Amino acid sequence: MLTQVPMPAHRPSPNGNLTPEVAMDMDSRAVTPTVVDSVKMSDNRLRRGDTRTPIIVYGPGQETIVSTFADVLGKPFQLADSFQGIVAKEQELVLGISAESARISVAGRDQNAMVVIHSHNVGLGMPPDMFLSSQCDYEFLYTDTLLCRQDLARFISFTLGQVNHHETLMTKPRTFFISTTFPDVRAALPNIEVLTVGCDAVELRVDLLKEPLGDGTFAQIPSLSYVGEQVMLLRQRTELPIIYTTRCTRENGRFPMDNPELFYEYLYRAIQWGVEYIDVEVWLPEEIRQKLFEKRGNSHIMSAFHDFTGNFKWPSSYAQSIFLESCKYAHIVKMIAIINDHNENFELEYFRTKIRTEYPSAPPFSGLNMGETGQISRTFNKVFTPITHPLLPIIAAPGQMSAAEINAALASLGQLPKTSIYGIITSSSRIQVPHAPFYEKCFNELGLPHHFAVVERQTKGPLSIEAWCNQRSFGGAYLNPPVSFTSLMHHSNFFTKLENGTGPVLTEAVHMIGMVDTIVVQSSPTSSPGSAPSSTPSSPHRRSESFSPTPNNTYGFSTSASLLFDNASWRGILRTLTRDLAPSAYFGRTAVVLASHADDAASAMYALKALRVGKVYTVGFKTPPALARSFEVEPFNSLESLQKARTMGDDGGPFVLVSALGPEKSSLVGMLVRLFGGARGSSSQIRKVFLDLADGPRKGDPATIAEQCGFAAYGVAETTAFTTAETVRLLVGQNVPYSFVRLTSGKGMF
Ligand SMILES: O=C1C[C@@](O)(C(=O)O)C[C@@H](O)[C@@H]1O
Repeated sequence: MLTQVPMPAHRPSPNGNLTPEVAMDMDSRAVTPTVVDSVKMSDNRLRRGDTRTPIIVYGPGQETIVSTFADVLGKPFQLADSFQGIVAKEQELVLGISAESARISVAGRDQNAMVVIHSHNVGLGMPPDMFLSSQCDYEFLYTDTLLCRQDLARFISFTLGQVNHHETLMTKPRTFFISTTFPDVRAALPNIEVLTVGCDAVELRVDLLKEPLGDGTFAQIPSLSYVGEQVMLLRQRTELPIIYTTRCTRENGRFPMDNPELFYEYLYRAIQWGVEYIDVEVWLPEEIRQKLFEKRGNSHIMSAFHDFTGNFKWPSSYAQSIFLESCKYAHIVKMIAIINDHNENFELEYFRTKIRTEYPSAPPFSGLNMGETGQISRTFNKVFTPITHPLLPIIAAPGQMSAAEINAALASLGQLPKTSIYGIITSSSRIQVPHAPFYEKCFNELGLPHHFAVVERQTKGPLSIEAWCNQRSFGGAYLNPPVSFTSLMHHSNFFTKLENGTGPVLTEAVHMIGMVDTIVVQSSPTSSPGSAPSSTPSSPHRRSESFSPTPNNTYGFSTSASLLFDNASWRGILRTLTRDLAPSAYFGRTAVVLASHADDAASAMYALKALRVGKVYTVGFKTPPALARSFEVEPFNSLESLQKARTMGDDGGPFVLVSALGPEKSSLVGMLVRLFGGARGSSSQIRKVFLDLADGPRKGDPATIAEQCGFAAYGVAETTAFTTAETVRLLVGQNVPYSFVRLTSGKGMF
């Protein structure tokens, strides 16, 4: 047996609940609610990341890719002849160097001053220049399609360390990934939205890819050219992190084991392609595992061990030694075995608990048993459970289940009680997108037992918001339109009495924005991803009841249970603003926000704060005090101040303009867009951003004006879809792709 080894530091999974209580700073509240940090709980934590100068190596005739990189990073660009003489002061620029020039000087570059990305248009032929592939830090493969910009935004945000999926995912009570088994990912792409509902990542089984050789046969192992293209195609079509796996022949894969260096070559290239998770088998020689760990960039390493002998025993010292060996170079430890007896599932659970207690700082553990006998363990496991889907050609391993099957099993084990989830609307919001079919489709696809209904709220009485929440079967709600925290609490006996008088828990977002759009039933604080099964993904223990069209308060919501008030809208705005841009594009920049009321503007303001915008000019409203204190805000109160803002701050005035004015004000918005626009073709190369949150028919579309003035324009459809995806994640703990939301709400994909 091996001795204990030093492990990379891993934080315990907070389940979104670790942040200490912060005193509430709002007046006239009878309760002092707990506030949790919603930026930490959000999709991707934003960081400043790598501050070295990005150098883009481009192929013949491909200069435009340098400007696309610059656009995505919100920086100007220049072309250079060589790596010599590039210094830190050029950090604010993106530099392009032709592949021809790069070849001469790349080896001697100053690695502390620059990060070099080899870009290659696959349309020019594969493979790219192999020498450059090996010498550059990262490699971006692209096609001439529109999808390239989103793919690029994601690639660059990740490789420069501005987002961190892993930390966020590890706070989720459960995570799933789909093991794609297609010989060519192109076969998966038409269904990718449906295939990935409920998934937190997509596994590319590189060893199962079949590269046609043109003579009717297939390569024994797919070439790096083929694999690179497959990674590119998959990433262009899914926003989910990719898990890149070269499963060996002994562990149910097709990668030959006679040359471990081959694994290094394929896995290191995946790091260069900016793949989020790299599956590294623990049998590989230690120097290879160590080298990959050291050269991992921002990728995370998932150590993998499979035992197909049928002799593996979870209580053995061998099992523990494998775990400890895996921990050395991993962010997640995965151990999977074939078992012979049902009781071995309980041995695995004991193992899970034991290692969690004995090695509390070890990486999260994903442990499963294969075959039908082991299926129950797939419902117990909480960290990156591999799943299949009926649309896949084959299952990746014996006993694999779909997300719907796992949820159905959890429901029948009493681990996922049926709840009633509501869309609480007003009569005027009823005319907007009907959400009931969408939620029903989601629940159906995910095999969730919940009931969903859209209900109309009244200010008081039996149909008020609190009446819908005060039911034993209550499983959460979204509020459309959002409601202010103050009015929710006003005279509400129910909300104030929650949690034995402390009231609902607020996310920091609600604390700052003041508006609630999602009410989440909090899971029991004892459940954590690394531990044995203990509670439901998002519901405390409650008796399930049948749904009734009016609230049934005979058995009210337990006052000892807790409700979390959250705001999903700001996340929808943030995700819209970073769809085609790296977060750093906004750091320190100036913004303008237009609204006729603070309540309409607050989510956008909070999103801009999360993006670390330097200053916000406001038009038409007074910033809520909590937000105004946290970053620089200046109201426009005269035409002069508008004129001043046009020329101050970023090159050519504010970088981002968000309008939360109604559609009836579209002419005014158009006018302001014109006033602040004009970047393309002007002295600045930086493309600005315009987001219009107005919904409904209008005269003249400010987005068209914005595009004419050189802005990248986004509308409410994008924000609503992103917000809906966030809402589903908050309410049922499951990830639904943006593209699935767009597809099922009858809109085109992008
Ligand atoms: O490691 C795993 C787990 C797995 O083997 C399973 O048992 O579901 C499926 C594989 O694709 C994946 O790489």
